[in-house]
Amino acid sequence: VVTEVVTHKLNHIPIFKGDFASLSPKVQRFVAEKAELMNPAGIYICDGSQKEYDDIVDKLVERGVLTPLKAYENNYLCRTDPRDVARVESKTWMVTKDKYDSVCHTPDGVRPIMGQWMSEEQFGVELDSRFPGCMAGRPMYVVPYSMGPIGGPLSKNGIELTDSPYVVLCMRTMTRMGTKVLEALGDNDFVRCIHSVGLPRPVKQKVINHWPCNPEKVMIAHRPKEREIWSFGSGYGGNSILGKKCFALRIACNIGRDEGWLAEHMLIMGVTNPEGEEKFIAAAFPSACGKTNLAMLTPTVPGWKVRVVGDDIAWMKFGADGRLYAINPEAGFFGVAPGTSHKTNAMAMESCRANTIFTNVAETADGEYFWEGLEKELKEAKGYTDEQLKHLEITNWLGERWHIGDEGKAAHPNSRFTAPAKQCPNIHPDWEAPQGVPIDAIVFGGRRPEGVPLVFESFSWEHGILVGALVKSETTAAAEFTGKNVMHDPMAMRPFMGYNYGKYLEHWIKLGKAPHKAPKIFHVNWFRETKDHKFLWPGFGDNIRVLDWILRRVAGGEEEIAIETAIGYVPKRGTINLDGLPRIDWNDLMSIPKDYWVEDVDESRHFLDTQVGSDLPQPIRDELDKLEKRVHAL
Ligand SMILES: O=C(O)CSc1cccnc1C(=O)O
Ligand SMILES: [Mn+2]
Repeated sequence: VVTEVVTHKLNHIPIFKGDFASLSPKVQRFVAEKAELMNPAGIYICDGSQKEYDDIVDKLVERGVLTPLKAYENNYLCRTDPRDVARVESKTWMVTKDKYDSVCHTPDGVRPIMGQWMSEEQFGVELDSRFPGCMAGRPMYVVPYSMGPIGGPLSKNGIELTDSPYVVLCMRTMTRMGTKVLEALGDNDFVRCIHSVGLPRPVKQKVINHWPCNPEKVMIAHRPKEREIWSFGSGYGGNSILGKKCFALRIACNIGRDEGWLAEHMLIMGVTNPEGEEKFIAAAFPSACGKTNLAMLTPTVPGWKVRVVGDDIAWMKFGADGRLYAINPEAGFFGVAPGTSHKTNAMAMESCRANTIFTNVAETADGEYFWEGLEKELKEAKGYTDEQLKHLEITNWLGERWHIGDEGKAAHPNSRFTAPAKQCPNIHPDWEAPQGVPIDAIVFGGRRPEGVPLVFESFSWEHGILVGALVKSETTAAAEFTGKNVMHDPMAMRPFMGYNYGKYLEHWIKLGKAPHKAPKIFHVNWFRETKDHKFLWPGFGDNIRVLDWILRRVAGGEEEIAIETAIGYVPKRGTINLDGLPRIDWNDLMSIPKDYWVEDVDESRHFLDTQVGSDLPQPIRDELDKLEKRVHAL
């Protein structure tokens, strides 16, 4: 009966590629229902092959969507509509029956910063005003994908329907995509992802850069209970490559709560000491705080080795042995281009030598990618003089002629490379181990120009959860203003929270209880500054010195390398290897100023009271009270 009903719904929509009848009944019904709703020109069932990727690339080059970067093999440049260049948090919604399943009970007048709730009724109205007929004249690509190694015990399957071939290409790089996923899926359930650029044909408006989008009607809605994502109007990044932020964080953290595991905005890295002992770290930093750089770190201290498992998302579950195991659910890197160079992240650069799509970066006359931070590297590679460098012909992200030193940016600040993870020279051999790697330490961090020491260790799992909940980045306001601008980003999940944050903290508390062996939780701050705004710590490859201390604390038996303070255990002077570094002002780097911390704890209490409110679990409130007492006694 299913085949008959389903076939009936498809009778006017041709299959451009693939065998519809070979799809499982659940998949057939999903495809047929959405095709009926969105009325595409035809259905293209992706197989995930290299030939398919190449065919789509060739078509997009022909259409002018992609430009080959002729200095490399199989590297392409894509320029978007300048109105469609980043995640759109204001248009990102969690749709649940009960508002407080999605957001916390914040006091009246306080705008929640962790997620936005939309009622099911409102979602129905918004859906009806967008999706009917939205794919007219475009193919609907059926993208079956696995987050995590196909068939792995921690992996989950999704199917994205999209009218954007650019998204198909990116999903093939960022996930395991194609026929093998359908085979592993069978007739089981999957996360349903529907994406449209929101511009049915015939198009009535000018399309910029061959990048169809509908900025005025962007909506990225999640129905966590139904494991469904509806994205409309944007073709870019986290809005459209739905396996990433929408599935692997917002939907997955709901699945993790229901099934007893964690979906986190964390890197995963393996750190091997000179004695050959390897430990794994999962770390969460707010966006643009150097997660990718840390995950792919090139240590400056001889004998140390770092290998990356993932640079952005970790799915973590306690195993039968009580240890916490993590997989990187993604198969690629969607990294920020500006600021990435062989100096700051050689491994990322090497990952992008081929098979990579660069979005909104600049291009040199020689067909090379270019972005802010590559000036020195380009000059050295070409043997240019400063004068020659200044006259180098560059096309900026807007497609305009541009020269180094000109007004404006070469590359958009959120321009990205989409590169296969397997191309990273220091990818970990176990990066695709289905059961994951054992996590020995969880590290939180933020951009804290004052008052916060280089590293500290929490006293307990609950204290560590408070440390994570209080992750923030501060920007010291320009000289003429007093005070500072504090941006909270609890566990670095603020833009990606999939449900009530208080309930999320409860879930963390519960998972840390015996017989689970909760890893130690640390906080690092690479960004502390002197009074005249110079960094006190070199960072980058020298951060291995801090990881060394962290791993010695994890190994235990060296209690004398730490001293107990009001905020946690901090390194005793001389227990962090500073050999070879220019003079480090240890006191400034490690001090815990009372006045700063009294104010900071006060501000943190205000944040938790207003943003989590009555949903804040008592054990975390207790930790805050204890912290407050300790800093007042400083
Ligand atoms: O603007 C976008 O859609 C990309 S945001 C992003 C991409 C890769 C990794 N992390 C992020 C983020 O904002 O955390
Ligand atoms: Mn991220």
